[in-house]
Amino acid sequence: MRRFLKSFIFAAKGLVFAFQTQLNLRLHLIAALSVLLLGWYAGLSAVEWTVILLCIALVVALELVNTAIEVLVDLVSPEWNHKAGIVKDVAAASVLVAAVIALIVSIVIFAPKIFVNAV
Ligand SMILES: Nc1ncnc2c1ncn2[C@@H]1O[C@H](COP(=O)(O)OP(=O)(O)OP(=O)(O)O)[C@@H](O)[C@H]1O
Repeated sequence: MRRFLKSFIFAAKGLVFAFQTQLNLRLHLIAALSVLLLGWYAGLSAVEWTVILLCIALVVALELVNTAIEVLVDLVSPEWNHKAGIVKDVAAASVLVAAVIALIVSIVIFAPKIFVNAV
C-alpha cells in the first residue's frame, strides 16, 4: 500500500512538472474542460461521454509521454543531432494526430446537437 502511494506521488510530481512547463498541456486541459462543460450542457449519452473521455485521456497521456521524451532527448543529446530532432518531431506528431482526431470526434458529437437546437 505504501509502495502504491509512493508511485502515485511520483506520478503526481510528473503531472505537476508537465503542467508547469508545457504550455501545450495547459491548452489541451483548457480545451478538455470546455468540452466537458459543453457536454454537460448538451446532455451527452453514456456512449458519447465515454468517447469524449477516451479522446481527452489519449491527448493528455500522449502530451505527457511527449514531455518525457523531450526531457530524455535533452538529457542524452544536449548537442544538435539530426536523430534527436526526429525523435522529438515524431513524438510531437503523435500528440498532433490524437488532437486532430479528438477535434473531429468533438465535431461529430456536438455538431448535430448544435444544428438541431439552432433550427
Ligand atoms: N538536440 C536536438 N537536435 C536536433 N534537433 C532538435 C534538438 N532539440 C530540438 N530540436 C528540434 O527543435 C524542435 C523544437 O524542440 P524543443 O525542444 O523546443 O521542443 P518543443 O516541442 O518546442 O518543446 P517545448 O514544448 O518545451 O517548447 C524539435 O521538434 C526538433 O525538431
